Amino acid sequence: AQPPAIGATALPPTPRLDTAGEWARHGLDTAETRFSRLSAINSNNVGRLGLAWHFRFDRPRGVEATPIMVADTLYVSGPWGVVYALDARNGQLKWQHDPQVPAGKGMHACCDVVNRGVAVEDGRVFVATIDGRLQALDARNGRLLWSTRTFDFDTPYTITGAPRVAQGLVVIGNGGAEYGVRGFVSAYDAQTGELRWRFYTVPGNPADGPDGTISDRPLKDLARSTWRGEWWRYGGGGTVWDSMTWDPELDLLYFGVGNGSPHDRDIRSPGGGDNLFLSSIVAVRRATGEYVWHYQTTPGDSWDYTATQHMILAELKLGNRLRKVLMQAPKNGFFYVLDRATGELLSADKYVPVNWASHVDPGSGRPVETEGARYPTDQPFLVQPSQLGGHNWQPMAWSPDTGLVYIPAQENTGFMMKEPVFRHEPERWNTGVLNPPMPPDPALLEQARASMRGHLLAWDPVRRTATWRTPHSGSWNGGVLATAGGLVFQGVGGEGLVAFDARDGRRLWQSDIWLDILGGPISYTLDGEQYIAAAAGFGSSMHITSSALLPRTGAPVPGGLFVWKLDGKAATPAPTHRPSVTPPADTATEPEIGHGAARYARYCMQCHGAGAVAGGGMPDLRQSPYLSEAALFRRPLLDGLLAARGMPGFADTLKEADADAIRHYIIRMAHTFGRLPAKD
Ligand SMILES: O=C(O)c1cc(C(=O)O)c2c(n1)C(=O)C(=O)c1cc(C(=O)O)[nH]c1-2
Ligand SMILES: [Ca+2]
Repeated sequence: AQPPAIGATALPPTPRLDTAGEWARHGLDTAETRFSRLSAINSNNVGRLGLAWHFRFDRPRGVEATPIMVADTLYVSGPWGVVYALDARNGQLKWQHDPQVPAGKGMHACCDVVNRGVAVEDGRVFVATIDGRLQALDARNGRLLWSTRTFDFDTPYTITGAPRVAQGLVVIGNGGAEYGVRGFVSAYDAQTGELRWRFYTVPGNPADGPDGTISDRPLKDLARSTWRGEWWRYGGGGTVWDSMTWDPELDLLYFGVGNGSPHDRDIRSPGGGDNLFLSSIVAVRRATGEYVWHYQTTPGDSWDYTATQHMILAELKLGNRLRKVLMQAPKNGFFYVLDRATGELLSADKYVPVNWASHVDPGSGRPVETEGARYPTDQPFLVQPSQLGGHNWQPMAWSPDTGLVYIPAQENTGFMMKEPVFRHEPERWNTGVLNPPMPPDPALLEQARASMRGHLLAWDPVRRTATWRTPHSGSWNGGVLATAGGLVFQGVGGEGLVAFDARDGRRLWQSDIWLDILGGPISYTLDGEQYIAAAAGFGSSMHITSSALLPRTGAPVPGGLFVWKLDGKAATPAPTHRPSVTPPADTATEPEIGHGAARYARYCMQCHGAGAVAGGGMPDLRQSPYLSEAALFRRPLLDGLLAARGMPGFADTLKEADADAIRHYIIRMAHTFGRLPAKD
């Protein structure tokens, strides 16, 4: 049974906006600009910036949070949605809250058990856990005020995104489109945790009738005719797993909708169709969730092209008119400027190399696809951007001072090929697409590494072109902070935190903390002193799926929160090194390796890394003690020996022969990648 839609709620006090010195909301302000007006740290003195203090989380795994700073306290979430409240002057722990997520739930997380941050309003801290609970904590002591389940624990939904508070409502989506779920976004009463409205992003089985939610009408009137076949069997996808913004004046809430499930539209919706509201930006009335407009960036998505990326609201002078716009650089490689009152497309331009579409037609607002882009044959299509996107979840920033949007851009190419036989396995990786595993030849690996590039892009949304690009050594880098001090801060893979000149992209300063920084850095002032803060740690999708391609990964060390100030003198942590590898002898036949590779991709890769190279948050199986003997290896994989630690047993679907083949594949990978020189 679906929850009923409930009408508007009474309105508590007006929202708190960008209060001087604080970083009170996920994107700083409701427009999510991530532009700090603080300028005590600026392009003249940034060279004096030094580490003030750092705080370590309890456990390793991916860290993606943007911290929140209110009054004198920093609120930051680590892996598994553990919340830490720290004294913003010195990092002393005030309290911590562990939602106690059963470790086995990690199996449903496509991209690690990350959490992108908390929301804080009116003395409450809101956090969403990977197993689907939305919780309110007392900001003074971390006491649990209420906790609401947003989906059934056993379903392959997860939550990685930060909730947003908008005038008495807490809004949250979820992830899981790689596992076969049906996306939705919900709004809860901030005081009581009661559900106010729920909006499904894709239609359900028409035979079931209306869901009783606020999205019934738009799904019936707009969306259903854009789907074919029996899509509901596969979930459909359309998860709202990250970005939301709110315009308090129009009182519209915007959310970004994710990719289709499975990825290949031919399976999901045979015969085609746009498949609304996949890969769309949707505007609804905040109070009721009532549909207002949508713009679909990738009709009938077949490439994991989410439109869940960061959205920024701004006023731009276009022609002779001042327009209220919404800007997004989604995975598909086009930078969009929309009129945020109406959803009208104002411009769409390639911000990275794109080959799936030649351009977006300004008349129809639709992309013009290139031949073969939907990988119709049994040959792989080399798609640009890859499934990781021209830009992923790492937040961008908009500086009204320079008129530029600073984007953590990625240039990359992905293989896409139909799975020869698609068999839907509920709760498992269900994309219908083979992304051939990394070439096992180290020379080809070097080539792949070289073809994946990342850069900091300063995009002019009025002139519709790049003003500058500063290349990085790897493709997977962190979110961006822009400041009135003429600075842009970004975590750069393998290098720590780096400051750039906002006008020309010149590198001005760097602090290596031997951890990657992926979430958005923030800035705040306390007792007259300006600070820069960023959460850091190894993990996240790229560290798992392409760890062998990264400039650096470490041993599984916990991440933490790092804070800098002018003349900060704290010592930086010591480096960690890629583990050395001494695998058993490689005696398997090629068919065994092939079988093991296929099973590994479906059951193991999402945690232990592509090519069995772990990304730093999780045990590296190439040096697992269980690898030494076949019988030993079956214990955790089939019998669930390590279930309490989060390693589920798969005896229900895997046979002994599967386990043995997986073991052989890992041994092969250990010999292939084991001696790969680490760049450390
Ligand atoms: O379709 C989904 O439901 C979904 C969820 C998530 C997530 O919740 O982290 C990611 C993705 N997709 C995805 O496509 C993606 O590239 C991605 C990267 C990351 C990350 O945290 O590094 N999460 C996700
Ligand atoms: Ca996805």
